Amino acid sequence: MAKYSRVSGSVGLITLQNPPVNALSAAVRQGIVDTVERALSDPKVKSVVICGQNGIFCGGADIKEFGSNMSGPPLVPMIHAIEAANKPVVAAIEGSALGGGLELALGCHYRIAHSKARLGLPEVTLGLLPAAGGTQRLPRLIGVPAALDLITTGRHVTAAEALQLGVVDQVTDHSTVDAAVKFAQSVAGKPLDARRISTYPCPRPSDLDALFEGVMEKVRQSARGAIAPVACVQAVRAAATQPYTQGMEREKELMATLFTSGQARALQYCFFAQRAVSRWSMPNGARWDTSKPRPVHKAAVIGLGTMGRGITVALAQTGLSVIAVETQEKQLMEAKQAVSGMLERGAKRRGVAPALDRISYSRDIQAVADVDLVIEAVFEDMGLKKKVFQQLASICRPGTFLCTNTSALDVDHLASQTHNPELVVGMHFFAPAHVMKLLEVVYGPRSSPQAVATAMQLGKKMGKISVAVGNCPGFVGNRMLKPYMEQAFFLLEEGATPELVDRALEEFGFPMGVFRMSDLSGLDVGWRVRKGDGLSEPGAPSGQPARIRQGRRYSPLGDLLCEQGRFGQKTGRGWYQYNKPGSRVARSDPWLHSFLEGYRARHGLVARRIDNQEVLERCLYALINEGFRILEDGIAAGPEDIDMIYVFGYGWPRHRGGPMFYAGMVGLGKVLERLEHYHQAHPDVPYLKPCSLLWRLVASGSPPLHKWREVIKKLHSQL
Ligand SMILES: CCCCCCCCCCCCCC(=O)CC(=O)SCCNC(=O)CCNC(=O)[C@H](O)C(C)(C)COP(=O)(O)OP(=O)(O)OC[C@H]1O[C@@H](n2cnc3c(N)ncnc32)[C@H](O)[C@@H]1OP(=O)(O)O
Ligand SMILES: NC(=O)C1=CN([C@@H]2O[C@H](COP(=O)(O)OP(=O)(O)OC[C@H]3O[C@@H](n4cnc5c(N)ncnc54)[C@H](O)[C@@H]3O)[C@@H](O)[C@H]2O)C=CC1
Repeated sequence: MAKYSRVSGSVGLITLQNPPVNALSAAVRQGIVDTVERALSDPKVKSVVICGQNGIFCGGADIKEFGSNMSGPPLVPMIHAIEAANKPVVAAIEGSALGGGLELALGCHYRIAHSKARLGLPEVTLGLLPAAGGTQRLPRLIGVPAALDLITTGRHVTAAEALQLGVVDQVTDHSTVDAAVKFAQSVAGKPLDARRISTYPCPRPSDLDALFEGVMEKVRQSARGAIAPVACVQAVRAAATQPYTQGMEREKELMATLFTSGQARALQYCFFAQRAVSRWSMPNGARWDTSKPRPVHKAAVIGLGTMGRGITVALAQTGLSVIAVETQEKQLMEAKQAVSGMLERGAKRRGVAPALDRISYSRDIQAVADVDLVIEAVFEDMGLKKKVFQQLASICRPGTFLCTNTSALDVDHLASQTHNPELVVGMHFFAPAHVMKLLEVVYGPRSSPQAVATAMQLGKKMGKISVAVGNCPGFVGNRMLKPYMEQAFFLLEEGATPELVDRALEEFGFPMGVFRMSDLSGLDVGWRVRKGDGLSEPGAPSGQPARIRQGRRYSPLGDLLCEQGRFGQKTGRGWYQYNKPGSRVARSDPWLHSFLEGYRARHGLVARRIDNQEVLERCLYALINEGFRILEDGIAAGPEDIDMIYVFGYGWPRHRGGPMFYAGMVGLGKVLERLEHYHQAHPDVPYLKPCSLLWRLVASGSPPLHKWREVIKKLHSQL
């Protein structure tokens, strides 16, 4: 809807009304068409102001409408009619002007923004391009390079930057609507020809071809297979090389391809899923909207290794006081330096003062006595962690939340070391903890809803996408990683190379294949876990065949590399070789290839040709199958939780929506059929056996993802 009123005698004021972000739904578009017509035909009205209610101009097209039959007046002619008006139209921009919202403002003759407003064309992040003239007007207004930057990245700019770029004409610290009305009165009756952006010639840089080639190359590299950024460049190129009307045709044509693409569906799904995961629930019925978090002002971090340092930085940057505890003197000194460096670099980037004085360091755990919440990040060793939790239980004041950053250990077992197990949850950050957006909040059977709500709220304050998950080995993310990595190892045994496997996964869209990633994080990490689980010993645990453990197929390849001291980047050798320890450039290693040949010969394995399709199907479907088991077990409340964990924590390409969404896109029937096929070929690999939820979903006609919860509920009620 749009409300119309006449203010100050001669200004028609149009207010967009569609909470919460005044998205351009069919009703809003109809409202704009009607009210603009009314203002233009009223002889008393000399100029017009368009604003949005509740302090936000407009969040763009209504994304929820995209999947449905789009009715109502189309945006492009609506914006043209505003631009062609014979009375000045001023956009009063508060809060956000994004996507179609900014395109609407670009159709106005003037734009006045509040100093706190943010503007942008984020369509590319939804798999689209700004198809209401954004790709044609913006370069005409601010030049090709700046428009390319905004349109291909989708980044939001501040009002100050928008003013500097020339997107807005004026910025105010006061009431934007008052300023716009005053401004509208001052320009009433003035000629408008020079204010219609579509009539501007597009500035043509002299090195146009080189510019577009360079941008296209950069965009293709960072897009990892996403098609929208490429289409954005093509549309801006049309603005730079063709008259406006033809440019608009090109914009429309490119949008038509994107609009119906699977990538757009995936990215729009991610937009809503990212928001949906904050509405968490637990199997016992506790929910986000009925559980009250407690405020956290002061927190402690125990253990200042890789993770503890990043967590300390993230907490301090959020404005909390932090007590950072590390027992080893040398580690403590190094940590102080590293934390200060990270804070200083972050503060410089954000143009603020570094939060150095929010942190106090100690070697004595007694220092945490009066904090609201503790995050333990000592070595992944259950014995040590138990001891730390016992100490915390006796040191901390009653009511302190005790959290662990363990990547896979039993949170409930740690809770049982304390007097108040209900105050214990996992807060599983991802490395580097001050950068990575994901936080798994792990609840045990005894965690209170308040503890979960507090951890979820703290995560949100830290800028994380926080996902609440149940307690099981590896929780959601690392649990699903196990079958994925296992398949990658088996593929090497059967004839693949790390290069072949990684290439297939990187072409799929992962920033790094499984072997490059494991070189980066360190092969010794998994080795320690496998040793702890009794799976790995030099020469295989006694009485076990080399490639069987606990009655199932096992690949000792990773263990064998570790026995050779090949821990990945840190030792300069792993699945690849590196110039020196710590170097990041992976090179193919002839030693590794002959090692694999020797290994196969020793075990009577005949190498066969393995193609990309097999790599993707075996690695990804095994991972997806475990995702279905996680849903079946109630560890994740819904597929969105799993998908956001993979998108934000594991580099799953966002334009493929996350593993569970991807399974739906491929077709659940096909995933089931391929898993069955591979399980028949490898009956000793239980991870390839399709799980009952997948069978059930296929039997129920492969319902769309938003209906899976109903099937899961039915499955649970029958157990
Ligand atoms: C054969 C086919 C031919 C095809 C031709 C097709 C031609 C079609 C032409 C159409 C041309 C249209 C071009 C166009 O206009 C494209 C767009 O505008 S796409 C939308 C671009 N806008 C955005 O991406 C902005 C998205 N929103 C945000 O970034 C933030 O929400 C915002 C900064 C505005 C506010 O942030 P915050 O205060 O943190 O609130 P939330 O993010 O939590 O949002 C609150 C609530 O609102 C929902 N929401 C937000 N934006 C939208 C939206 N644009 N549409 C619908 N809903 C929106 C959001 O989901 C939250 O609700 P939940 O219930 O929590 O999910
Ligand atoms: N490294 C990673 O990528 C991730 C690790 N994790 C988990 O985070 C935890 C920590 O891992 P990292 O930081 O990698 O380990 P790390 O080995 O880098 O650091 C552990 C630190 O804890 C200190 N420490 C040991 N006992 C202590 C005690 N009693 N009191 C205070 N400090 C003590 C050690 O001196 C060391 O500095 C582990 O549980 C790990 O599984 C979770 C997510 C990712």
